[in-house]
Amino acid sequence: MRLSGHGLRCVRGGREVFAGLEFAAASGEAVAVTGRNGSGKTSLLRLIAGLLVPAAGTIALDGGDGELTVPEQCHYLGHRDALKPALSVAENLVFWADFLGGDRGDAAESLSTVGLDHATHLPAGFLSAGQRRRLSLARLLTIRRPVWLLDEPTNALDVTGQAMFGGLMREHLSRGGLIIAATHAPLGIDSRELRIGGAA
Ligand SMILES: Nc1ncnc2c1ncn2[C@@H]1O[C@H](COP(=O)(O)OP(=O)(O)OP(=O)(O)O)[C@@H](O)[C@H]1O
Repeated sequence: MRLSGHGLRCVRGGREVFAGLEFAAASGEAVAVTGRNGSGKTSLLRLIAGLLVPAAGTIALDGGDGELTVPEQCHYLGHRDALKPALSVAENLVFWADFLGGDRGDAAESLSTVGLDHATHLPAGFLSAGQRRRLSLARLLTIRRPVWLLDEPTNALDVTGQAMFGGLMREHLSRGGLIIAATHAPLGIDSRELRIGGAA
């Protein structure tokens, strides 16, 4: 499987953010998207996830599921955790599993893996920032999709959480998945750098 972008141009609010952007990532690879604030890291992830339309260029996933679109084969984890505060931790995960559909793993096991098994019945609104991030990560495990698009994934995670997440990313890559992560901090796994824009 190979995800690639060719000649990508991104325009937001009438202003060109980047143009002529090329990238590629194969199964088992992680790409760290770096660049100064506002260079377009989040925008690139949103283009791949189908949440923005490129002003020019193409995105392709070769060797994926031909019956699914590229976005349908991606998990997009934004830097804000998409959680419903009144729903419990477990209910939030079931909501996302139902919404995303597809190949579903064990939600309870995912919550245990991310260290939230003690909090499954707690409203998500009561979670700390790091716990909210852990709940978002559980989504990656509960619904299996080969491409993980991650925006500042380690934000708010403590040292133990970062190590746990590093292990999850390595496991995903060893199963043939691929990761594109926008980050200012080291990702904690071997990765290739894709720098957008000039020097910071
Ligand atoms: N909805 C929008 N309308 C207009 N401009 C936008 C919109 N969203 C983002 N932008 C602009 O697009 C540019 C790229 O934003 P983006 O969030 O992709 O950058 P980034 O590299 O992820 O930044 P950061 O490192 O600060 O997270 C910025 O100049 C931003 O102001």
